[in-house]
Amino acid sequence: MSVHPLLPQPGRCAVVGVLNVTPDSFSDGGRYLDRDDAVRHGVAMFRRGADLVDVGGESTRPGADRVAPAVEAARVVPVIRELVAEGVPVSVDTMRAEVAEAALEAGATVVNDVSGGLADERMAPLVAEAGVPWVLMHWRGHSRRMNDLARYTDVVVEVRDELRARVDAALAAGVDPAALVLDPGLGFAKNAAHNWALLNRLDALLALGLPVLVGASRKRFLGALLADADGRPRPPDGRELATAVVSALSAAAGAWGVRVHDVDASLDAVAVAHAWGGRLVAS
Ligand SMILES: Nc1nc2ncc(COP(=O)(O)O)nc2c(=O)[nH]1
Repeated sequence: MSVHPLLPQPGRCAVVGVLNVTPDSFSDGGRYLDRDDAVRHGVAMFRRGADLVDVGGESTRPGADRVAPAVEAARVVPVIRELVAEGVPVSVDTMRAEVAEAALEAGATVVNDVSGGLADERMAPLVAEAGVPWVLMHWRGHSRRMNDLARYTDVVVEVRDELRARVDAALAAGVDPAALVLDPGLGFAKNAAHNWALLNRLDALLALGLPVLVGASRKRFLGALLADADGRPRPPDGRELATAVVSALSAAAGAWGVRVHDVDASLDAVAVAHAWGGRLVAS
């Protein structure tokens, strides 16, 4: 599988650091709304080894209100511009072509689209024209933005087939197949059983022949797995170890990358997975 030259190719599972410049993201909302705080955190993640920093300006958590495109752009563009000036490779987490375009102009080199191109028909031609990598994440029902669970008969087969359809649409728009990365969209209108089935069958997505990105970091299904004796879910800041274990298992399964908040833990986890698999990660 050839990987786009603008995609990090660290010789191991890539670690993508999450930088949500939002007031309401589910686990870090508001911590990096201030531009200087956001830039400081993005630079720190890169210096600690993150291969890419994913900058988002609109929360995708269930029930979150949409923000106006101008607000989303105003949040991410200045942060992206300063991160790029510091030498940090950046992806923009947006469903909007106009925000992606502004982010690319500011120096972002990857578009991360949680709607897989469904939210904005201008995204595919923009990405094709710009010649940049495009993460196609699966989110059936993105338009409703609610987390009302989608109905699946076989979530693995259906997510694989729906992602394949997104790939076909991207190629039809002239996007370079080497630019595409797939993502199962864990937790996006999917329940815990759906998420675990998709992780268990990552091979089915990898069989499409494209890099796969896994975004499990701190998500609700990990909290449910680690609930206490009274059934209270583990809070987000207590999900880092489970996240790192998912990173190790994703790396072992052949994922191209993992999208995480705590890059240190996942860098260690990925190094262990590669050593275990006989591929020591160059320190
Ligand atoms: N490609 C990709 N992008 C994403 N963006 C946001 C969130 C929501 O989580 P956050 O609020 O912690 O960013 N999850 C994903 C994901 O799983 N994959």
